[in-house]
Amino acid sequence: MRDVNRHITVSDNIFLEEYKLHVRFVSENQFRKDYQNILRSLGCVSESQFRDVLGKIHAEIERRQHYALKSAERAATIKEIYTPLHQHVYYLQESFLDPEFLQLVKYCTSTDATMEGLMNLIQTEAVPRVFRFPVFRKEFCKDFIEELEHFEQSDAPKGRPNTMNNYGILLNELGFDESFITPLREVYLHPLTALLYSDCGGSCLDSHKAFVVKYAMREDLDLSYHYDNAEVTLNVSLGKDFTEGNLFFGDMRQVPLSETECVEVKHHVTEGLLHRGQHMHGALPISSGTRWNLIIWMRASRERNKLCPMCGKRPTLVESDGFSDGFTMDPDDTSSTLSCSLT
Ligand SMILES: O=C(O)CCC(=O)C(=O)O
Ligand SMILES: [Fe+2]
Repeated sequence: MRDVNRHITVSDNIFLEEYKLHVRFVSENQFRKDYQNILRSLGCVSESQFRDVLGKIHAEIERRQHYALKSAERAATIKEIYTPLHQHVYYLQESFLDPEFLQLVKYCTSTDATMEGLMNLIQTEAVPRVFRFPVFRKEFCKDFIEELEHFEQSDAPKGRPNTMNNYGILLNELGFDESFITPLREVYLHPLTALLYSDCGGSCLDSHKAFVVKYAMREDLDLSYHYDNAEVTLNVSLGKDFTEGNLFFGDMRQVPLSETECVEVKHHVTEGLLHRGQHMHGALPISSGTRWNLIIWMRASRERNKLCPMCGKRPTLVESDGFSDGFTMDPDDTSSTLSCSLT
């Protein structure tokens, strides 16, 4: 894996679960000025409730500061103590993929492929630029979930995908990156995203963060409205059995919520929804069963080097291992940021 770099965004986009609010923290003064009134209107009225919020923010900032080291430690421990149930699911094979998806990829890699041509083959949704297509075969979804459940029940350490999910698994820590997610992104997804999202990094994706999210009756039920730390996101419904729990989409991040009308999009097992990371969305509550989804936040360093999608500013980078947050310090990248040709 090549070295990439991390933009310090430790104080941006912190999610306050009780108030369903994303906040930015620079100092207590700034925070009071920016959020005290909003928090009050959401029920955070006493000074002790406010102190509790500050405590949670500080804990989250600390977690982020130590994240890379802790994650590497967890990955090493998992490798040492965890024995997979289904070894084969860690290595992507074409037989895992739905034939309809393979047809789409085949079309996209043909010399005369165009966005219009692809749009004729792919299902479009009521929401602009959200696409739905089958990704995996049923048998693979079943084996994959069994593997995830086996891991969940093991003593191995578990890192959570992000502040919004209390359940779920980071796939890089479990060993899925090199042999599964990277080839899935490079060989199969990139041809589609290059045609569909060339204006927002889809033709130069070069890293990802992949994880599974889990919703169950006594665990998390839904996911608040948010944008992803990604240029393009693939969200595949893996199963098991559940009712409700559709996705909903609003507008792009820049559009105020008051001007946004959210639209529900169906999500069936084995199917993937492809969307822009900055397209705001959330997941409605399930009403029964267990829902597992594979989420791949795909990143294009050429896009994010110019403007960090989380804080909306030009990033300041520090060195880091692995894919990290998907930025690069390579001067070639900055000099070619203006042109990102189709590959
Ligand atoms: O639960 C879902 O399907 C949505 C997950 C999601 O949007 C995310 O993790 O970024
Ligand atoms: Fe998301």
